[in-house]
Amino acid sequence: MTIQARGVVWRAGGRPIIDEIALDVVEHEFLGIVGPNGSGKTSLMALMSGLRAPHAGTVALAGRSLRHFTRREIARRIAFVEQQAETAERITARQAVELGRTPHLSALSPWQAKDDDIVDTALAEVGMASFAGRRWHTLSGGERQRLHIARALAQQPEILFLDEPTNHLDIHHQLGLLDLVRSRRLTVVAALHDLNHAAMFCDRIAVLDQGRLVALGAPRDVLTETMLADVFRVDAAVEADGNGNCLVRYARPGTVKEKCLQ
Ligand SMILES: Nc1ncnc2c1ncn2[C@@H]1O[C@H](COP(=O)(O)OP(=O)(O)OP(=O)(O)O)[C@@H](O)[C@H]1O
Repeated sequence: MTIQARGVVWRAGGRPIIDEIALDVVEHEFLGIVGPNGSGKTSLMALMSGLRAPHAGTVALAGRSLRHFTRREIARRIAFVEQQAETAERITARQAVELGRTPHLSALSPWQAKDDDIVDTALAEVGMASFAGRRWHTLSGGERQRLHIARALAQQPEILFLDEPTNHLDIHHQLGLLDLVRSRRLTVVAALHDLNHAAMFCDRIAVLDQGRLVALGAPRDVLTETMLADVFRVDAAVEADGNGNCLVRYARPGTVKEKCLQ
């Protein structure tokens, strides 16, 4: 399922936060959204997932404007794992994941054995099966984050939006999680801060700067030393990694200039 943003604008505090963005997300691609703090990554994902309505422009799902979808229709197709996702404290880990089934349930389609299977699979996929009975408030930040991902997987969306999904996770679980979502037949849009993870897992990367889309393309084409200097204000060397991809090596602030002065 494709998403198309056309001339999308969203304003707050008297200024455009998202400024005339046009972006097509291709079916089954893993699109990374990168950019400095405050560049508009979360805002853009909220607009593209229908959580927020644009002040100008349109977002369309498979060619049909999101304005014409009900909340439930959107929730059957799109899951969004927010940056600081909250869940009621009194529930168990399993109950948190069961919430992902909500858009698929109705009076005519009550909870069935297959819903249990879907929840079991999602818990196992994020390595949290043995935590199923644990109370939410007893879980660590990383365990909660993995359950938020499991809830989104249990929702069985066609498109998965992830806002800094590797927050709180150790490096094993960061790589495992990105690999897991990449391996599913899903369209994934993820805001990522780690540019090497973006290079490793994304088919394409969109770079935001002050609410504008300033670059879009394959990681090796987008992650250039010039872009890193101009947008992220860091000195870095970008090397080919031998698999047709690239690796960013950051310089300690000040070291490049000092070298030049020597
Ligand atoms: N409701 C609002 N009112 C005023 N300003 C807002 C509002 N929502 C977001 N902003 C501002 O819009 C800008 C973009 O915010 P957003 O959360 O989309 O950025 P981000 O790229 O996801 O940032 P980060 O990397 O820090 O998570 C920020 O400067 C933020 O302060």
